[in-house]
Amino acid sequence: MNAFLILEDGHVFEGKSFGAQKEVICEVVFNTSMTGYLEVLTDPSYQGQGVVMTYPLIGNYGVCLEDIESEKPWHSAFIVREISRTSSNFRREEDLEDYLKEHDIPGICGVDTRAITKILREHGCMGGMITTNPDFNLDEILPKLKEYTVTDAVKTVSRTEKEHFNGDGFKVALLDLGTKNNIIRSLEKRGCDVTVYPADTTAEEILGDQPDGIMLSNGPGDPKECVQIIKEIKKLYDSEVPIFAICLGHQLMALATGADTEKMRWGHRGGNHPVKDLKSGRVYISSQNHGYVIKEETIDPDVAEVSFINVNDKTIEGLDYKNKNIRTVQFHPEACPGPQDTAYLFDEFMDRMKGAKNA
Ligand SMILES: NC(=O)CC[C@H](N)C(=O)O
Repeated sequence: MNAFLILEDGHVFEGKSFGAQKEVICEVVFNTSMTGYLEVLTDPSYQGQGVVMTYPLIGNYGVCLEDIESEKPWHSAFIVREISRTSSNFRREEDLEDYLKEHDIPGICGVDTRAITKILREHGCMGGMITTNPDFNLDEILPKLKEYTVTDAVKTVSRTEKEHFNGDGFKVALLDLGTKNNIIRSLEKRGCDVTVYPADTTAEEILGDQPDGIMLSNGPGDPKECVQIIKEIKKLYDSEVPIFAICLGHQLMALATGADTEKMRWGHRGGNHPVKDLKSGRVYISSQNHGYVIKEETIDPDVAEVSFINVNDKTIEGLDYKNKNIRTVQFHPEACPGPQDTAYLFDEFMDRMKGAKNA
């Protein structure tokens, strides 16, 4: 069956429908990862978004459920050049198309994803619609696409119950803003005893459990939507507990301490973003997925200093907080998908917790 991708600027792409057959409105973004489509699909930070994969063949190694980064895929739609009709891998459990059907996610294939990506790079990310109805009326649809924004993002993806993962090492509190499993795995691998808290947990409850360290996870949506969470994070900042924050967590810590964020034109989504550690001068290749960024001029130099920048566009990729045991990064040291160059930041977090305990 034919399907259409309609962009808010009036571009229409015709392709074939796969996965669920339903009409959705979403924010259309692109991802340049060459592998790891399942990790991309199950990263909760994509909630409300339709993702264009620039890599031309998707689904060729099927669905390996060991690789999922949360309980289910969160995309509104999946947009690919070619969906592999057969899949082969020794860990494969099913075909990607069936997996998307089970989770009611519509896909469109047979569209020129490079052309779409070029449009998004020119115009910035846009509202879009996927539909199988050929009788669409652009005059009615385009205003709806223009006003689309992702809302209630963190609330939609966060756990509603506390979850505990036993370990005999440091006691880590992880605030689930839409966490990827590999943040939990990375802590477990280092022996940590991890408690994952729903996003609406108060700082008092978290601090009352006396963690050795706190992690703020990645997550979807506009960071400024998280008004109450930001207030709780300010209280965590005021405590002396070591903190490590990733992506949305990094943005929320900045907002909690007086800095501001803004929407990027097309964001960073992929597995090959170079970031530079400003202290050592060393460049790491990082995994990224974000559409917002901290505005450099709003950072109070008495509060935080920039630790990493993106080599491509010089945007802020990390902050170290002054007189605090707090490091935050915009990129994804937990990878999945993507390079693991910056996994050492988890080891560094262990060292910071150790230092705080011995102090
Ligand atoms: N991966 C994330 O945590 C993304 C953070 C935020 N939703 C953004 O798009 O910038």
